Amino acid sequence: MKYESQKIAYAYFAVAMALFAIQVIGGLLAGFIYVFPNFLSELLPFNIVRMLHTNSLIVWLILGFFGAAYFLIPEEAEREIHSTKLAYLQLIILVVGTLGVVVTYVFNLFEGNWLLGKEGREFLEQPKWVKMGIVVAALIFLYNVSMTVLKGKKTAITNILLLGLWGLALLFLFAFYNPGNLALDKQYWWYVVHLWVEGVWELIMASILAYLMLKLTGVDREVVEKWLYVIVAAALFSGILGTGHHYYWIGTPAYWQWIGSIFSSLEVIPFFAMMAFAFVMVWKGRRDHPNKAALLWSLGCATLAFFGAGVWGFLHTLHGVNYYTHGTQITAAHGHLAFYGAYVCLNLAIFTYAMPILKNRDPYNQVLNMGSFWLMTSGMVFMTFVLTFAGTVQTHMQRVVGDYFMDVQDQVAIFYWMRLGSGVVVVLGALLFIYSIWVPRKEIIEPGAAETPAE
Ligand code: HEM
Ligand code: HEM
Ligand SMILES: [Fe+2]
Repeated sequence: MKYESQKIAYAYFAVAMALFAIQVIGGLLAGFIYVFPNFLSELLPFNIVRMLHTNSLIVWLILGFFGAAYFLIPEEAEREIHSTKLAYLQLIILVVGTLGVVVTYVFNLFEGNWLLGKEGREFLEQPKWVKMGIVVAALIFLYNVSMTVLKGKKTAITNILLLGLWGLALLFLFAFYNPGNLALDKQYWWYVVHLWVEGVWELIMASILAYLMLKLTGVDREVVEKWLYVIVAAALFSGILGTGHHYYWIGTPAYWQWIGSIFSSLEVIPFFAMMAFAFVMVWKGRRDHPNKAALLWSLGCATLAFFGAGVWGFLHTLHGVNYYTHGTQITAAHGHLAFYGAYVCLNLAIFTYAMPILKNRDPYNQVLNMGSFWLMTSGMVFMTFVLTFAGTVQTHMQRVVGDYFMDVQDQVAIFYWMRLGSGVVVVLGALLFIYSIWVPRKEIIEPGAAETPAE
């Protein structure tokens, strides 16, 4: 660790990993309720479990981004973070908000209260006071990192990372705007979620991947930067109007069917470019970095994001196709692989890279860490296939033949069982990951220790 203030990342990563565990266990519970619908129905109903699962996902991913920024900005800007105290204050606000959310959801408190009660929009259910806390925390963060970068060296990586993080915070402001008209409500709702994952988060992803590639492969910064600009331009060009793929059936004008279909198809390009970038860097790079696990997660991230977001996104993005598949298990299949590939793997890559440095050890437990990649990834890929099959059957029976929703659900029950099975594998992989990061190897294997002379 070159700069003392990089240590801030440690606390962010720790909270993020705790929430990651809660998120996947929440998913498993939701998957269990799918096959035993009455399980916990009084104590912890499905809608609450689902909310905890998706909200904790978003929160831990963002905490990971914040941590990553605190970790890499000092190195890039070549100076300490402007204020360590503010960084910890920001984390405390976010943790209090998160606990507030959990307590409010689980005990269903303050129903209907403007300030304290939960709000009903998917992913944006947080009570208003929590949303305000998020904005305060975001302002503290932006102030802190922007000051650091302004006073220090400016690189393409930090510029793009900051652009992404500023965009993330500004777009969140739309969470406060909830017009009574349902079509308008939905229109603005997508500004937060879609323009995040298919817009500004891609900038965050590209810059963190670029940083990892720089460190792990030792290629020239100029080469990395050229790729970065192309990726960012492609992401914004396609992603902003690509939002149109959510405007097909919500009451917006019909021209969105064309705009959405065309621009969201182009969204495959930045994800393809990120995958090509990662592999070309590894191929060109000459450095043999000891942290092989971080490289595995980085390459896995770029590849799985291309399949989850790019291929599985394109699968149902043309309006003629989406007319049939909208809101089926096809959507869930895509949602899982896209989030996992792009943003879960990205976070796990930077944790894997940074944690040994933050803990001042060699990249320990690498084999376990790589094992967790294969375990989690195979679970997730299997889940994606299973949900895609379920969604195909569902689309045909429900949308083409016209059978009733619940009758169709009975027909696809076998897939929900298989989803549960793959969920168990994902959770085991996640726990193995956390173990490999936190628990040091029992024996320190010194280089050359294997060749201890046999007497
Ligand atoms: C890191 C891994 C995971 C990620 C990124 C993730 C992400 C998501 C997302 C984005 C949604 C909302 C999907 C949509 O609206 O289409 C969701 C819902 C859900 N997830 Fe996960 N999830 C993960 C792990 C799991 C696991 C291990 C299970 C266990 C079976 C699971 C089961 C579910 C269920 C049952 C739902 C609700 C689906 C519905 O409402 O029909 N997830 N998850
Ligand atoms: C990493 C990037 C991405 C993530 C994390 C992501 C995630 C998601 C999630 C969670 C949903 C379900 C939202 C809901 O209904 O509540 C969704 C819907 C959708 N996504 Fe993505 N997505 C990504 C990129 C893409 C791309 C690149 C495309 C197109 C090529 C795409 C096409 C779609 C479409 C068409 C829907 C609507 C499905 C429906 O009508 O039910 N996505 N996405
Ligand atoms: Fe989208």
